[in-house]
Amino acid sequence: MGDGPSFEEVSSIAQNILGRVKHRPKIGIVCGSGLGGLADDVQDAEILPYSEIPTFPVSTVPGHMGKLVFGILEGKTVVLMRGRLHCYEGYPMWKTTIPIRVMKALGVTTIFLTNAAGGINPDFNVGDMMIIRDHIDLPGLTGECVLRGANDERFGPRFLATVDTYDPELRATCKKVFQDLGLSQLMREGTYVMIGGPTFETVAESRLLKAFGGDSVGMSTVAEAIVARHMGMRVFGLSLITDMCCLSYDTANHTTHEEVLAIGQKRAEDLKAIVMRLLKDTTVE
Ligand SMILES: O=P(O)(O)O[C@H]1O[C@H](CO)[C@@H](O)[C@H]1O
Ligand code: HPA
Repeated sequence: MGDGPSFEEVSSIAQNILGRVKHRPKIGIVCGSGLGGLADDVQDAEILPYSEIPTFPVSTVPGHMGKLVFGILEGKTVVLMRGRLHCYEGYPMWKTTIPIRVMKALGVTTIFLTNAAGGINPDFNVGDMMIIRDHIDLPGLTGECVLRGANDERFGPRFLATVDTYDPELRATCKKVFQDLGLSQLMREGTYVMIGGPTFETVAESRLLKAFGGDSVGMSTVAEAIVARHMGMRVFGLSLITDMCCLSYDTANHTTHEEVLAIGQKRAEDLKAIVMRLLKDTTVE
């Protein structure tokens, strides 16, 4: 096989994990930059550092601890990725999504993807949370789609329809969660654009992404969502807006990763409340 992990490699990682943990999760959660605190509330936790799982890629970015956390959250058996992988760390795109393929092999059917993102939509504010309705796979549009390479039908089809990537029912449930928790003023919905990073956008690039119809921008999530859908999983995505992209040279400021992590910390409790309630209100087969 060319690009992409082999089915056998993914199965072998999953077998290794299944031999070491007792939990059998149906829901997977990927914690975005600075959003790993979700894992603190997991009960009866079993923790596997990525570095202790044979052939599993490791996280190298501050704010991404690099641990799989298995346990119970809101009565649901879950596995959390406390730390994701990004292609700017030097990984080929397919390698950043090995954990998603492994989750499926572990029995996960529904995945919640969270991320820290820049706001492109001028109506957004720092601290808002955007339910992802759609995405723009910028790397994919330029030939670097995560599904590039030989396709193994045991994972999924060669050609994948992506119009319904983000599950409408989960989005509707999440909107109700925002209302029920009195957080409607923070709720946004829109299109997430994936860039390769690690550079933040120039003013001209931000303008381009806005003209494309993007509402938020980040360096993750889209490849994970595509791979999850490739394997028939249900996908939900949520962006925490940690900074606003500069659309004017007059107001240009410098986004930093520290700022991104600080907003993640500040909004951690609200984000946690939303994800926990969404978990509670989500039924899984
Ligand atoms: O998408 P997550 O992992 O939340 O992280 C976001 O935050 C980092 C930049 O500060 C980038 O990695 C960007 O993608
Ligand atoms: N751009 C890209 N990725 C990001 C940003 C941003 O402004 N904020 C957090 N992740």
